[in-house]
Amino acid sequence: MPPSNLGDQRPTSPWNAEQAWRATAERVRQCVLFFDFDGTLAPVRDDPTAVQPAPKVLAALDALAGKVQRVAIVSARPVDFLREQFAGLEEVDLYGLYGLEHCHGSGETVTEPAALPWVPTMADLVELARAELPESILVEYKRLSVALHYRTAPQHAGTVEAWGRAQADRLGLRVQGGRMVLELKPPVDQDKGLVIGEAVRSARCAWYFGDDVSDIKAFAALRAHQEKEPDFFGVCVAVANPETGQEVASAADLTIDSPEALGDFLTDAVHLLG
Ligand SMILES: O=P(O)(O)OC[C@H]1O[C@H](O[C@H]2O[C@H](CO)[C@@H](O)[C@H](O)[C@H]2O)[C@H](O)[C@@H](O)[C@@H]1O
Repeated sequence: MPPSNLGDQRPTSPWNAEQAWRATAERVRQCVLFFDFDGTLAPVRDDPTAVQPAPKVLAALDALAGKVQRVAIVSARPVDFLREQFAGLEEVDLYGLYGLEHCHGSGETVTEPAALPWVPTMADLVELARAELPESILVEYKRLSVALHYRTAPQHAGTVEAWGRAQADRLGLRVQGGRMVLELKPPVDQDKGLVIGEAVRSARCAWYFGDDVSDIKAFAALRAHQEKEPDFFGVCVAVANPETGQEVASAADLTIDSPEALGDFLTDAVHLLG
């Protein structure tokens, strides 16, 4: 199915996908392409350690990185995890843990200094979560954050929500909701919107592809930049899903059916960009 414009909430691009790629081609060396990872480039699985990019995604990103100014992954995963997923794509920049970590190309990982004092808190929190939450809740330790997954035990969503919010209040952490997951993060001002706001400064166009509620801030950052800089345009693309899909699609210019369809979409874009 071709991408359709479902935007009914935010100002939307007047273009269909092909028109947007053609406008991008005219300023291709000044364009940045941003991608969320889970649910966008990689299909969702019950086991977060078992995911991998959809077919055609890696080849398309590699080809696009040679054409545009920059390709970047903006994810809630740690940079080390992303490095494994994108090994071999040396031109791709990685922002992990909502921007608390980043690396450019194959350079070293830089961590936001304000987050580092929270490492011991997160290590303790993981132990507590494993001891106190039902066994069917998957507790993911990410050094600077902890994700509590209830995808395989949706009956415990309320328990996870209440436990997570109580721990956030007790420890002064922030809560981030997502697809069948509740995440506890340090109280540091960093999110996908702030990453994008900073990263688009030298660009004249940018695309952001995402599927989850945390990606809506990235869409908003593109729109805010477009308002400030009339010569800049942004394209917000949602990847459909049964959980957050409607909310994300309603904030986007275009919607793609799935990570697999995104692989095809990006492969076509390689040709449209010449
Ligand atoms: O910013 P993202 O790259 O989209 O990361 C968001 C969360 O993704 C992962 O969880 C999600 O994908 C899992 C694997 O498919 C799935 O099992 C889970 O239900 C989803 O919420 C990751 O494990 C989390 O740490 C990220 O916060």
